[in-house]
Amino acid sequence: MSSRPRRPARPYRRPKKDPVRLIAYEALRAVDERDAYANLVLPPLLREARERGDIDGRDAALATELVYGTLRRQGTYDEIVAACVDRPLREVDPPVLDVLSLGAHQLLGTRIPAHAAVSATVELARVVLGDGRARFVNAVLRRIAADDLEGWLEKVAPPYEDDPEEHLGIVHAHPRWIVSALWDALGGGRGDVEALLEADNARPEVTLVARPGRATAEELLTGDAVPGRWSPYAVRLTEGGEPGAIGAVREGRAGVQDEGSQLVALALANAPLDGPDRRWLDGCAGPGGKAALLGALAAGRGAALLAAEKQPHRARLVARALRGNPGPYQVVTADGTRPAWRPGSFDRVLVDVPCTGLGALRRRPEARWRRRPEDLAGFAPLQRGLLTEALRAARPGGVVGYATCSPHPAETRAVVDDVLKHESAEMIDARPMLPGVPALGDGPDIQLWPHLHGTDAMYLALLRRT
Ligand SMILES: C[S@@+](CC[C@H](N)C(=O)[O-])C[C@H]1O[C@@H](n2cnc3c(N)ncnc32)[C@H](O)[C@@H]1O
Repeated sequence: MSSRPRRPARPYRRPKKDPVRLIAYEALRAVDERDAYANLVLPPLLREARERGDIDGRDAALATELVYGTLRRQGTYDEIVAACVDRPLREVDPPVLDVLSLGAHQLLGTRIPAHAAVSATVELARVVLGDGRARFVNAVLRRIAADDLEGWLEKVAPPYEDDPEEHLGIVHAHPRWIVSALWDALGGGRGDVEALLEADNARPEVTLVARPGRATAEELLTGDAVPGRWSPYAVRLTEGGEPGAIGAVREGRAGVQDEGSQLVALALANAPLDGPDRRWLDGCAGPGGKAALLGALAAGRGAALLAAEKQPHRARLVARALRGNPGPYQVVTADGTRPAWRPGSFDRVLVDVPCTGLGALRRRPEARWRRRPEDLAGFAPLQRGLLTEALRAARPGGVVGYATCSPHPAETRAVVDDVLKHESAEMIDARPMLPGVPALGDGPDIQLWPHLHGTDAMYLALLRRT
């Protein structure tokens, strides 16, 4: 038997450390392993790397895109990776899966050339997983690189005609139950829900609020900033920008706030009222974005705001947001379901209740994969309790705003309808409170949408105490 000549061993080469991929990997691990939030773990990693001189602003933008893009499309990349490995995904180590998803995103979701995406990911794998597992990563990525995203979606998603929700879920990277819930809430046909799902996958603009009486939208209109679409106080930073570099933001005269949240505060403030208009309550105020706008609006008409928040650390954020408010206000740590205030003592009340956040999926890339349908039932008693007490806090004729950053009917209309069965109050048409804002729904409550309004999918019902 002739022996085959042995290949000369290649000299060992140390893997190259690429700070952008390492940061992205570290953030993905934290999200996966510790249930961290990408928007909280990533900024300090980027800041430290910049301070060390490892990365510049462009690198930071790339690392952010890699983390957000990978997390947003996690479910879709899982399907594609599963088609390229010969064992069930649950048998692949989570750190290996994170590297594979990061590679899949570079190959299928960015303009990074395929050879660069594969080699950068394999180098990362050599650093964080070792050479043996890097060879596995290399083999899987080469299979993924054999087709583009469209080609893969044809292979891994069922045809729309066979299973519309599953198809849309895989193509637009949303869990099936969320596709179903959003479609129910939105109504309409395939084009409507696809526009919404696509908007959920787009990077949201940074929007500022100029707090009335403290700053003007005009003074924030510098550089790439443009006026908001609907709120007179909103300014959009079209290129993202760094809000912290803006003086008015640092001084608390302006803040970062989605235009949808501004509209909720504005609609409550615009609701007509007979009688006094002196005492306003925000019953779920943390971290204080709406409270700061309400406080400024209240000050403009000589009213005072009480901002209540159950979590002490979040109450401190409310106090910070309200510092410098031009009119009287008070911040209290209090449970809105066991109120410390006298019933019937407020003219306007907002309860922006804890919810699943299905209307803010643009901002929290991992949220859609973490939420479970059971979460709805978990929030339900608290939402009903907070709305009930908000109504009791309002005087007869007073107005209560019930808001969620979720369009899910179980958290919106169902809560309002249930509470109205035992409280003396009636819904009032909220749509005229936002003149000029189109497509608010059939009323009397209003629903904003990312694809129609460019805002989070905020819901608001206005109720008058009878
Ligand atoms: C959706 S957030 C409110 C966001 C806020 N309106 C803003 O614009 O910044 C809901 C808040 O309600 C608080 N919360 C939860 N249960 C509460 C309770 N029983 N009483 C008062 N606040 C509560 C949460 O801690 C959270 O800060």
